[in-house]
Amino acid sequence: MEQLCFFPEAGQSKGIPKELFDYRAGLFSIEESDVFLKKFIKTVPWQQRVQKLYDKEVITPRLTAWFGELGTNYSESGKISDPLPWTKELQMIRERVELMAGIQFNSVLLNYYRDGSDSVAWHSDKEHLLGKRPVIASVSFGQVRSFDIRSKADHSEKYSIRLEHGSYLLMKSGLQEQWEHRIAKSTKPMRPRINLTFRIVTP
Ligand SMILES: O=C(O)CCC(=O)C(=O)O
Ligand SMILES: [Fe+2]
Repeated sequence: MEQLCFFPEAGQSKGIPKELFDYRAGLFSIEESDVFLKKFIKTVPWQQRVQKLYDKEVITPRLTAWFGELGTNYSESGKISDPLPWTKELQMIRERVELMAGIQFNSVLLNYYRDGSDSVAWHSDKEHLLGKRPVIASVSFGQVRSFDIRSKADHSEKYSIRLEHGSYLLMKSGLQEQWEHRIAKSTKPMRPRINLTFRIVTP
């Protein structure tokens, strides 16, 4: 397996194409992030979805929940689910994210990685409901995990960003078009992590 090379201070691979994203540590303070992490773990109606992989049905190795405006339905492998209504905390996070991004989002997918065996496999978020060149804003709370990206054209072109507690990552449209991303499993002990991806879904 090839090695990912890090700049230890910044937590980002050397040479990573900066035009694909905007990363900001500490969009939320440690205190705020601790509160959100605990609250979401306890109160979100988490679901473990079944995904179709080729002709097999597999259980998603993480928990998810979908919130948003009515009509912003979430589709995963062709299955559509209705959104849950925005909560006070999600509205507050959304406002800060929108100020940072200068864009308004109408829905958010929450992912809950319970430990190192939870993950998301290589993919790009390019469903037709998201439009052709989707911009997605991602917020992370809890365990720092590596967000890996690889070029669709050349899988050996691969970089990594460490997504810290309270951080913000704007994935620009090129990131979905020409790159895939994942959160790999880890054999090291990992505490819980919650990630929110704010999206614009065309109802
Ligand atoms: O957990 C993450 O940082 C990424 C989640 C993701 O890629 C997604 O929800 O599409
Ligand atoms: Fe994604």
